Amino acid sequence: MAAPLHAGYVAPSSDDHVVLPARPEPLTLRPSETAVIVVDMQNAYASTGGYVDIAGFDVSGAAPAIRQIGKTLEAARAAGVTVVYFQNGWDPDYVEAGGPGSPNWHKSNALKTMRARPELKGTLLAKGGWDYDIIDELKPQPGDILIPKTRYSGFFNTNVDSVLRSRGVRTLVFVGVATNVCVESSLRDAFHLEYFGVVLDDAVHHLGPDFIREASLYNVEKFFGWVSTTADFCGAISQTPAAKA
Ligand SMILES: C/C(=C/NC(N)=O)C(=O)O
Repeated sequence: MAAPLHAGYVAPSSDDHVVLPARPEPLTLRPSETAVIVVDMQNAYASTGGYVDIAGFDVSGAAPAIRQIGKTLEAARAAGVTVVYFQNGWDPDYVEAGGPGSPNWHKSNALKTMRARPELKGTLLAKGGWDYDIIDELKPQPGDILIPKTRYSGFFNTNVDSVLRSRGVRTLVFVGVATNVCVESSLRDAFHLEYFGVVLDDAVHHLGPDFIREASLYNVEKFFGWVSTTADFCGAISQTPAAKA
């Protein structure tokens, strides 16, 4: 069915597509129907001294991911691709985190760490604090969309689905932290909402042993979406008319 034409609305052209090399097979991308989803690139997840570092996870893999995300965003913006940032956390009183009646209260390593170390209370993932902030290297630019979230999936209790649908976005390119937690949770929910999800495997960082990175990417490739690389995404998207202009 053809897209309805309204005054001022320009239907996406059918010839602006590029082919993204990906596993298990190449994927067609249209810049006007694609968004890069930057997952939780906050000090909490990507900086020494942030929540996951304090909680005992290895954050050394975040630095190479940050460099690849920077390249991804530069290419995406040049091609007119929508950029969406997810930002994870809660109000400073942690009402949004949930109390003992919420599984989040029991499973969140940020909440558990603060219970074990009361001197940290009010610092981890609290809105308004350094830990919650997006890292300096990847600050959102004018035109980017910032979506706060309170649980692992960016599609739960947020307006991201409406924001994407209103723009006609069908394909989501995921970068950020953590491959096996918020990236995978969001991509799975997006799959069930009929989005085509791609993970750039060198622009994500996992939390936990290396096998969990493998497992998470295997899940995406086999069951929920596609896996590609920063170089392949940048190479493909730079072939679009907007990027060449
Ligand atoms: C463990 C964890 C992961 N977050 C994420 N951004 O993947 C958390 O938020 O506690």
